[in-house]
Amino acid sequence: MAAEFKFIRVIDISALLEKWDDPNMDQDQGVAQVVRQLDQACREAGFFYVKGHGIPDSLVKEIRSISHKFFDLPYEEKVKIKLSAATGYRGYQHVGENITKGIPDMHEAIDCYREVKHGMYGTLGEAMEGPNLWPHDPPNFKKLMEEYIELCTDLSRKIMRGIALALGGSMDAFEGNKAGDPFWVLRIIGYPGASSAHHQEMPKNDVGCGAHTDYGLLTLVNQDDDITALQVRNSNGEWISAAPVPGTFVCNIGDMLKILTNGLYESTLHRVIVNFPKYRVCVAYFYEPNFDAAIEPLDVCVKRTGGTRKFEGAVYGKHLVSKVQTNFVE
Ligand SMILES: N=C(N)NCCCC[C@H](N)C(=O)O
Ligand SMILES: O=C(O)CCC(=O)C(=O)O
Ligand SMILES: [Fe+2]
Repeated sequence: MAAEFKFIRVIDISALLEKWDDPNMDQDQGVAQVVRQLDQACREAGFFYVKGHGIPDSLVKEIRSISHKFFDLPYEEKVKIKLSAATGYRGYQHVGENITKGIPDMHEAIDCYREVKHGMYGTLGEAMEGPNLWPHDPPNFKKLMEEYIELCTDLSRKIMRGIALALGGSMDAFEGNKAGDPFWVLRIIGYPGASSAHHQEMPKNDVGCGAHTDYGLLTLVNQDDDITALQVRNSNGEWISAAPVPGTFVCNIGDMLKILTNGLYESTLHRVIVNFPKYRVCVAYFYEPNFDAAIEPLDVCVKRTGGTRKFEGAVYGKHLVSKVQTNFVE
C-alpha cells in the first residue's frame, strides 16, 4: 500500500541520463543520488515528476496542441478512425466508450500500440494485431506522434535503468526478454470540460477516468499545464493531486513492476476528475514489458521482502488483452 504521502516529489534525472550507458554508472555520485530519490518515490507513492528529462519542451507542447486540434474536429471526422476489436483496439473512442469498473469514463481518446504483425505472438497476440489508425487531419499528426513515441521509449528505458539500480540488482534487469522490446502504448486523451454542452446525449458524471492502476512498467504523463485533474490515492484513502508542473512529466508505476519488485514498489490507484469548464488534453505514454514477457518477482526483490514470493507470475500480453477486452462497451 502506498504510504501516507501528501505530495509528489520532483526528481531531476539529468545525472542519470548523462551516464545511463556507462558500465560504472552506479559509482557516480550524481547517478546515486537520482537512484536514491527514485527508490524513495517508488516506495512511498509510486508516483513522481521527472525534470531534466531531455525531451524538448517545444515538442512536448506541440504534442498537446495538435491533440487539441484533433479533438476539436467534428465527430464524423474523428470516427473515421474508430477503434474496435477488429482494429486490434487501435484508434478513436468517443466519450463514454471506455469503461472503468463499470462506469463510463468522460473522455475521448486515440489508442496506439507497438505494431503487431500477423501471427507474431500466436493466438495470444491476435487481439492486438493491426496497424495504428492515424487521422489525416491535422496533417503531420502521425509523424509528430511517432517522433514523440521514440523519445519517450528512450527516456523510459533510461529511467528503468535507474529503477533497476534502486532495486539493487543488475542495471539491465528490465532489458532482454523482460522489456528489451517494450510493448509501448500511447493514449491521446481528451476530457471535455465539466459544463460542456456538446455531449448532451451522454450519461453525465465527473469521472474523466475512474480509479485504476496502469498495466505495465512505467507511465509518462504529458498533461495540459493549466488544469489540475489527476489524483493519486495514498494509504489513508486521500486523493492527492498531481498538479501540472511545467517542464516535467508525471511518472508512475504499473502492475508489472509491482510483480517484478515483489510488492516493494506498488502500482498506485489514480483517477481523473472533471470539475473545470475547460477542455483538457493528456497524452499518456506507457512503457511496458515485451508482449510475450513472463513476469515474476526478481530474486533480489524476493530477498529484500522476506524471502517469500507474493505474486503469481504473469504474461504481460495476457494481462493487457484481458484489460482491453473489458474496457469497451459493445
Ligand atoms: N493502458 C492503460 N494503462 N490505460 C489506462 C486506462 C485506464 C482505464 C481503463 N478503462 C481501465 O479500467 O483500466
Ligand atoms: O489524464 C491523466 O492525467 C491520466 C490518464 C491515465 O491515468 C491513464 O490514461 O492511464
Ligand atoms: Fe492511468
